[in-house]
Formats: sequence, structure tokens, C-alpha cells
Amino acid sequence: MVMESFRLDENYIEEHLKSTKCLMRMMKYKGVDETEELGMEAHTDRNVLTIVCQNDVADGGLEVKTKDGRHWIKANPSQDSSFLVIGGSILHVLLNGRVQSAVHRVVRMGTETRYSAGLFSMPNTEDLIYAPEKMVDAEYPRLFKPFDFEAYYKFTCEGSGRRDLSGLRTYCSLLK
Ligand SMILES: O=C(O)CCC(=O)C(=O)O
Ligand SMILES: [Fe+2]
Repeated sequence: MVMESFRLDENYIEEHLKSTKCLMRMMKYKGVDETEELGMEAHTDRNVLTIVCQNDVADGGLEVKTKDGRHWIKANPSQDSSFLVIGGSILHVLLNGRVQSAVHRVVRMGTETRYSAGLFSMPNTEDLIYAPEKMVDAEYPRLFKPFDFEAYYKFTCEGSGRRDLSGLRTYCSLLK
């Protein structure tokens, strides 16, 4: 749907879907007695798209950083059976910067245990990631050189602070 809205053609979308797999992950964050703690540090997802829902905890939970980087907003997915859809860094690359991938984190606050479920769409490890020509024009010149998904993923795991868009830019600037 996201790709359709950017008028990528049917064949491209079909090929993309064929080479994408979905991982489902269930997560449990135990409540805390007193001070607020991070359940998951600030990051952007390194995949295409994430869909998250969480149980109805009163405090804490998933927070999304504002674009200016100054504030955290409580996301509250699934308080009323809703889901949060997060664009990952690979979607940012494929659409050549037309969507940002949101920085988000999980805060543990209060004694209630929080459960969340995430569906992560991931490229195949051997895929070469690049924006299709249709996404490249004068307004949006190509932002990233084509890169290998597995090597990028490995790079993000090998050092701290690499799981955001600046990590992606650093990785691509190191490519020959
Ligand atoms: O537990 C959550 O709500 C989100 C987890 C998350 O951001 C992730 O696994 O990338
Ligand atoms: Fe995430």
C-alpha cells in the first residue's frame, strides 16, 4: 500500500513482496518498582516496515521521537485495538528519503508487565538494497549507493549508535 501510494509499478511491488519475509516477535517487559527504566533503547528499525501492538498498560510503553528530535511522544498502540506502523531504514532507502524512519524506544514505568507483538518485514539477507529509478529525480537525488542488506545489518550490530539513520549514512559513506 505504501509503495502503491508512491506509484511504484505493480511488477516492482510484486518482486519486492516476493523477496521480503515477515518475522513475528513477542516481547515481554517486566514492570519496575520505582524508577522509570528503558526497556529498549532509542533506535530506528533496520527493516522495511514494522507493525506493533501492545497490551493496555497505563504507564510507559512505546514512545516515538518528534522530527525535530526534541520530544518523545507516547505512541499507545492497541489501547483500543490499534496498531502502530513504523517505517524502517530500508523503506527510507527504497523510497529515496520520501519517508523517514521514526526513532522510537520502549520505556518501562509502573509495575504492570507490558507485552508487545511486532511483525517485521525484512529483505532477504542476500538482497541488494537501492531505490528504484522511479524514486530518483531532481527533487530527490539518489541518497544511498546500493548496498548488501546482510552486510549493513552486521555493521549495525557491531557498534553502538549505529541503529539509526545516521548509522545508515555512515555505513553507505564507507562503501567503495
Ligand atoms: O516492544 C515494542 O513495542 C517495540 C519493540 C521495537 O521497537 C523493536 O523490536 O524494534
Ligand atoms: Fe523498533
